[in-house]
Amino acid sequence: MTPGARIAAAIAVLDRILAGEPAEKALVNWARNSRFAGSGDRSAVRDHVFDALRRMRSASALGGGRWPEATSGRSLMLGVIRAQGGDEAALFNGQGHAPAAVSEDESPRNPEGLEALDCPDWLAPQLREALGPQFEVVMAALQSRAPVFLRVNLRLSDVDGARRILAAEEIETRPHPLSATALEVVSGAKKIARSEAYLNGVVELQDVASQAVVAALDLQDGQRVLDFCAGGGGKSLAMAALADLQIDAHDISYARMSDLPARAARARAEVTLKDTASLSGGYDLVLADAPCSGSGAWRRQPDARWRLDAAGLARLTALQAEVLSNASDQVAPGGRLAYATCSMLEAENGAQVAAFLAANPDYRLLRDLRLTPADGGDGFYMALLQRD
Ligand SMILES: C[S@@+](CC[C@H](N)C(=O)[O-])C[C@H]1O[C@@H](n2cnc3c(N)ncnc32)[C@H](O)[C@@H]1O
Repeated sequence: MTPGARIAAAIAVLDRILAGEPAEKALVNWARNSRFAGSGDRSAVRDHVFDALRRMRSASALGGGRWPEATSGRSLMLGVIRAQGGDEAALFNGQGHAPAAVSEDESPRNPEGLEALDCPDWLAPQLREALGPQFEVVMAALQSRAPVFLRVNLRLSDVDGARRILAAEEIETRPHPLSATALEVVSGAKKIARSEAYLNGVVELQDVASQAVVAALDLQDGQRVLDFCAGGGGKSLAMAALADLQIDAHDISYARMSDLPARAARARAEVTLKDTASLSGGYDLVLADAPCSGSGAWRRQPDARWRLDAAGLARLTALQAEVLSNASDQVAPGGRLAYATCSMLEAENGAQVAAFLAANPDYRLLRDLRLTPADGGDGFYMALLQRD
């Protein structure tokens, strides 16, 4: 596909997303119906679409539209090309499968204030409250692609050893100050999934903030640990690499854990899958990595920022309170409960923990951790609670 044809494809995908289709589904549907597209084309179209979703509001203005009511895939892509300083005349030239040439009524309008920061109006007060003086820096960081991070599996290598193995496969990395197990990928990210280091379990893909959260759990050899919202098991595996633990993984959706046994085998970790009925409590540590708005990870799931509304946030906070309460049923007397989200909103974080502590006087807060993309990785929150 020509560069212009890739832009036209991204415009078509964005139009479907604007019509309500989830981003991943719209991309998969496009790829299915575009057998002519090679892997380089699919990856380029995906990058265009995600670049546009990360700056939907500002890109719309720069493309001559106005989000949300007067916007289109075309105005979004035009705005992205303008924001990136691309050659719009070369890409929008109407030749072959490229989009039609730009008309006069598509002149750019300079975005201002919350529009320039790609912040939904209704969320601005909550984000300002949570981020304080970092509000603008963090919102600006969320407009760009997230760095790729690896977690070194300390059971199989040390950080220097892993770097050497990766470098031999032309994957250049550097350590990151947020976590002793993290490597930020400098180049060669597309080679990771087929690299020996990844296939042999020496490294896993995991954001640096998730790694910092697991390091802050103060894990001790011999502990019985329950990963209550295990999902794909990223945190279970990170915990298994840090201490000799007996780890049980649980999720309300058992099917979400289906990849975990193979991932654990690759990492030489032992993790036992549990369904809800087989949980019988008595854990030294229960981690509740709760479902959330994902506001700390909007760089990776950029359409979530635009889909979230007040009713959705209220549903999430009610679910989080339920998860926290159910997870606490599994904590042994004298044990610990860790609550985590990849959100930066206080309603999902500190307020949730404060309400739990008010209702459960046998718990006290040991420590909490608030990370934002200004720290390098995703935004993350973790509170570690001690039960009497
Ligand atoms: C943020 S994700 C977990 C990510 C995972 N810990 C990781 O590191 O890869 C939240 C998970 O919570 C699960 N979940 C949602 N409601 C739940 C509930 N009531 N009880 C337990 N798990 C729940 C979801 O299925 C989802 O997999």
